[in-house]
Amino acid sequence: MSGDGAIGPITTLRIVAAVVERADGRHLLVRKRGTQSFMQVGGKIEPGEAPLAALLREFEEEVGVRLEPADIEILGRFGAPAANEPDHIVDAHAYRVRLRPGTEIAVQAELEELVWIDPADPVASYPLAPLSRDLLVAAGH
Ligand SMILES: Nc1nc2c([nH]c(=O)n2[C@H]2C[C@H](O)[C@@H](COP(=O)(O)OP(=O)(O)OP(=O)(O)O)O2)c(=O)[nH]1
Repeated sequence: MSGDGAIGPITTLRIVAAVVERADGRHLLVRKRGTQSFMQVGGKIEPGEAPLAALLREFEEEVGVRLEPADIEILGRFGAPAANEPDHIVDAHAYRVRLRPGTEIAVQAELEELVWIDPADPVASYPLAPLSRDLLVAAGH
């Protein structure tokens, strides 16, 4: 069902998404290998996995940082069209992550690019995943 305006079956992806804030107030967006949109660090929650455990796992897999509970705050659940997969929506558990000063980000293989955006600046220059637009607003920017 595509190209005729009909809506096919929609699949929901359960994901975690991190609104990552550096000590100077800049926010981290990443672009995964082979994809176009910038988005939050995160990814799919595995079957039987708790959302917080998924956040810790994805964070370490993507940027090489082990988070402490004190660095993390729950933002809530957000729904949005999935950025990279047509006919999918995301059901995202979103968290604010405040990086301690001096935290080194080590970009891992699945990421192609990362940017530190100034949340006061319009982010129109980057193609943003729909969820990221909502999260930037929800995070107060
Ligand atoms: N990580 C992340 N994924 C997002 C965001 N917004 C959004 O639509 N998505 C979508 C993109 C993908 O369709 C899906 C995440 O899947 P993924 O493939 O990146 O997750 P993963 O790291 O678990 O990868 P894999 O095991 O499937 O290879 O959620 C976001 O802000 N962050």
